[in-house]
Amino acid sequence: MLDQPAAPRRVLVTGGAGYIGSHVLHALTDAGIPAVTIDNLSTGRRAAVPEAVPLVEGDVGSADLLEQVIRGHGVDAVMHFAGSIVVPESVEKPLAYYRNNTVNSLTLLDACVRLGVDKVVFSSTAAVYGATDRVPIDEETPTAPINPYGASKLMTEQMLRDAGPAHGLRSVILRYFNVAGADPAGRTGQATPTATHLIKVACQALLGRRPALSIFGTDYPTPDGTCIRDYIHVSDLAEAHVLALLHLRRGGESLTLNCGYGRGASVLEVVRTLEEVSGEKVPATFADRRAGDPPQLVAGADRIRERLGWVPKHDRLDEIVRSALAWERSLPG
Ligand SMILES: NC(=O)c1ccc[n+]([C@@H]2O[C@H](COP(=O)([O-])OP(=O)(O)OC[C@H]3O[C@@H](n4cnc5c(N)ncnc54)[C@H](O)[C@@H]3O)[C@@H](O)[C@H]2O)c1
Ligand SMILES: O=c1ccn([C@@H]2O[C@H](COP(=O)(O)OP(=O)(O)O[C@H]3O[C@H](CO)[C@H](O)[C@H](O)[C@H]3O)[C@@H](O)[C@H]2O)c(=O)[nH]1
Repeated sequence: MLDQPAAPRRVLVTGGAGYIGSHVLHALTDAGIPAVTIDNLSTGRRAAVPEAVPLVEGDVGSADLLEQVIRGHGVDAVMHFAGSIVVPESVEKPLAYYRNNTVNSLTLLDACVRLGVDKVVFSSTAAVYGATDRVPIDEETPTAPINPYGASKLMTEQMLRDAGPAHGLRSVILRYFNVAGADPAGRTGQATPTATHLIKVACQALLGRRPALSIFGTDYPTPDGTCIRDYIHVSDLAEAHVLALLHLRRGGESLTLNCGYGRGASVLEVVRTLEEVSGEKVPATFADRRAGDPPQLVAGADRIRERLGWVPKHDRLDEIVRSALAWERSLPG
């Protein structure tokens, strides 16, 4: 009998119908890496998933569903995006956040160990560092989350670190700073109309889809008085995920890596950049500080370049803002 060629191994992407997960599915597809996604469409959209990728509609907290998909699709690695992401909501409903972000991650990791999946790329967040005044924030900065969202993510990080030596589960934990922008080819973008992220809200205000942008706080200890953040283009972030997967598939060791450019922009710089790329004025008002906003969060971003060979391609603020605006324009008003 002739040998059948082995079926390619698939990566299971949880939350692939969401903002970041859908960009990663496109990056995987572009790189010829087969994937399958589980998404309950609570905030995601079916249309965001590339046609070539099977979408299994369901909950990542279901051990039965996970087993079915992992066995049925020949899954050898997981990228875990599914979760709840709104910081103030996590303060109001902490247990819902621990359930969706921590308990469901436990179910997923347990399924991986049981079914022999030994590689995980995990979506973590700069929120694990809390309100640190370190500039820049490297990966050795002590973690001290100040809200249940950050704590729920840090708990999953800890499970991964403990499961490594005990079960041979290798992981790349990616701590995202401020993710923004949209696929340069216009295939996907941030589509949640109620999203609270600065660049999204500023684009909506510019297009008249919100009355105005509120600039939260002008008396911070920064050069222009507004908060500074490290905005990373979602397509560069997606590429980092592909590299993390390849690192693990080559047998690479577990890593914890910041995802940012190591450079900050203030709220006013973002607004000015949007005005320059659009040639229009952003309707904006000055407002009080938003509770819990640290003045400055900039990534120490050397490690990801050294360990994964990641070279950002879209790191100009004007490109990030231009892609976000083009995507926003493409959405029905
Ligand atoms: N957007 C950011 O700025 C940012 C920053 C840091 C970290 N992250 C992390 O990145 C990941 C993706 O964030 P995003 O911005 O793409 O959010 P998103 O809400 O667009 O995507 C999350 C996806 O997961 C799905 N989902 C949620 N709970 C699920 C469940 N129980 N079962 C199955 N599917 C479920 C949603 O339907 C959605 O498609 C999250 O884990 C988030 O914590 C995001
Ligand atoms: O309408 C708005 C929205 C935001 N901002 C300001 O813009 C900056 C960025 O705010 P975002 O809401 O876009 O992002 P955050 O820095 O609050 O948080 C994001 O980045 C964090 C990591 O740095 C976490 O990952 C978190 O999940 C994610 O939402 C802040 O100074 C905020 O006060 C405004 O002035 N007006």
